[in-house]
Amino acid sequence: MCPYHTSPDSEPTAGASGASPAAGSASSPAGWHDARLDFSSSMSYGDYLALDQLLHAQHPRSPDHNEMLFIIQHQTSELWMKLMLHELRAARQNVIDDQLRPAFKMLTRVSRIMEQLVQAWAVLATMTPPEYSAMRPYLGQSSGFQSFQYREIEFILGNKNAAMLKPHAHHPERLAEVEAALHLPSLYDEAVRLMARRGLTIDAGRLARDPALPTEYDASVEAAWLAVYRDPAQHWELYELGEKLVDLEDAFRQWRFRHVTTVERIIGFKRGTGGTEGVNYLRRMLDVVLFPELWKLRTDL
Ligand code: HEM
Ligand SMILES: N[C@@H](CC(=O)c1ccccc1NC=O)C(=O)O
Repeated sequence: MCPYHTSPDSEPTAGASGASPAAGSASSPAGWHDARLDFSSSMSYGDYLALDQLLHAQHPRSPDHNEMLFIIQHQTSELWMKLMLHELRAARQNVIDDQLRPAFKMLTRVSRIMEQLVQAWAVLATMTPPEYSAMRPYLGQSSGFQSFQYREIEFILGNKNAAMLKPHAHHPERLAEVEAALHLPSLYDEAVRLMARRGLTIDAGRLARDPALPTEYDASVEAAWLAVYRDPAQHWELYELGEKLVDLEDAFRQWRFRHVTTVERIIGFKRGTGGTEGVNYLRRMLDVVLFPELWKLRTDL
């Protein structure tokens, strides 16, 4: 039987084998005596987590000791991005369904993940320029620029750019997935539609815009958010939604900043393996504003 697709285990998990000593000994620590030890016929920790695949997916190409850090830093980031996308897609659906409470829970989780990824840069920053130079030639033309999960996160948050599909042209299934994300309304588009459904005035043009284009400032959206922020008690859920989105963009900006700073300390202003100018390209990305009206209203309130 496939260990990844078993039904819930109905066997008892503890206390099934009668009397046991209260305290541990040298060979069996306290609380350990009923531990299950034979996994020859049931799903183990490693089976459930597919650790055989996960822990055999690190394949350094250089003889350099530090490449393992580089690989694991990226793989763990991609795993967290997978969860972010899972949460962001569900949050968007909840906004569509007017279910804001579960959406808030999901958006909080996404912000916490992003904060964790911000902290994670400190691990990679232990890699010095000579250490990275030793392994960089082995990266070829691969680059984070080609991270399809990252691009989908940018797209679901509204930073749409059709040119960013090109790095995926060589992989038709992936291209189709990223392209679908480009054309779907963003989480923020759905938040704006929700405001309209709740009686706030949004210009028809904003509601009918092409979702494949990047979010642009819209005066009617700012006016709607201003109405919310001027009377939070009246619009408590939308007020909370606005702040959840600001939390998320705040964390995302910190991630971008830590990326560009870590890159500068490791490769300076060298051109990127992905073909961009490198740090100068990443600095330009610091100017991206995901939810423009939510920031502008702070000046105008
Ligand atoms: C030594 C460490 C790193 C260096 C030197 C580096 C360098 C760069 C450079 C130069 C670019 C611009 C594209 C290019 O021309 O290559 C880039 C883009 C990117 N990198 Fe990194 N990076 C590093 C680590 C990471 C890590 C740990 C992640 C996490 C997943 C990451 C994710 C990305 C993403 C998503 C982009 C695309 C950004 C965008 O288009 O806005 N990078 N990186
Ligand atoms: N763009 C980096 C290479 C790089 O960072 C990278 C290469 C392969 C897989 C992930 C990477 N990380 C993020 O850009 C460079 O120019 O050195």
